[in-house]
Amino acid sequence: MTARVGVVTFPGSLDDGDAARAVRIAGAEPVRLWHGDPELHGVDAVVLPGGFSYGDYLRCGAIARFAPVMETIVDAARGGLPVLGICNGFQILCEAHLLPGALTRNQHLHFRNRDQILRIESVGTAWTNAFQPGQEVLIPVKNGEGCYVADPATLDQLEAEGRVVARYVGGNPNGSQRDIAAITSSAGNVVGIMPHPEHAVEALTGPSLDGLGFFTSVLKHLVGAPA
Ligand SMILES: NC(=O)CC[C@H](N)C(=O)O
Repeated sequence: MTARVGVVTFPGSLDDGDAARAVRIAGAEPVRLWHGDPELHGVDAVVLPGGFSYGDYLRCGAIARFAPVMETIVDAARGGLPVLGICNGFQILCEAHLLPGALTRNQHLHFRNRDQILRIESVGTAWTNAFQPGQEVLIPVKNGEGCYVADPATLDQLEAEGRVVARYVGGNPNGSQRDIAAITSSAGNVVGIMPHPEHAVEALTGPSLDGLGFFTSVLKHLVGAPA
């Protein structure tokens, strides 16, 4: 059976179309989910896409976190549903407390848009099992508030538990502590990543095809997961 991967659209989402396209290229069926509808329509996994949900008012992701769909996603994620938050999606996951820490204004206070090398540090997650440990990938980064911060004890815990999923290599684009580009929940089903794997899935538009691994990983994970 083809896996069904939900992609949420909030008011101000920008990359929901690309995320749905990446899901399809990876071999799954994208299912569009709407922020105001708490129903997950039986999806096997969820992507929270990049963009400017609710205009980034208050703080990026601070309003989206209260959307009706998020109540269901938070419960389902605690029950093991694979959830990938990309950029604004990562911000929403932190605001929803599914992931620790926060994304703050880039240290240099500029919006940064460039292709970025990442090192995959943890392949034990639902979204990175298709990579090799230490593999370097090239995917775009584009954010104004991508500076990952957490208190030292939380950072140490993330490192000790192998929950730093990816780090920036060849320059840190936003000042993130310990060069952190992606982290995971303790169960490994929820991943937040600041750069955009969905923009690196086809030769015509991306700097590489490296982003595809995130979307094929979840399919591999779902095959292994009990129904
Ligand atoms: N590309 C994005 O998702 C951007 C996220 C957020 N609006 C920021 O600027 O940081």
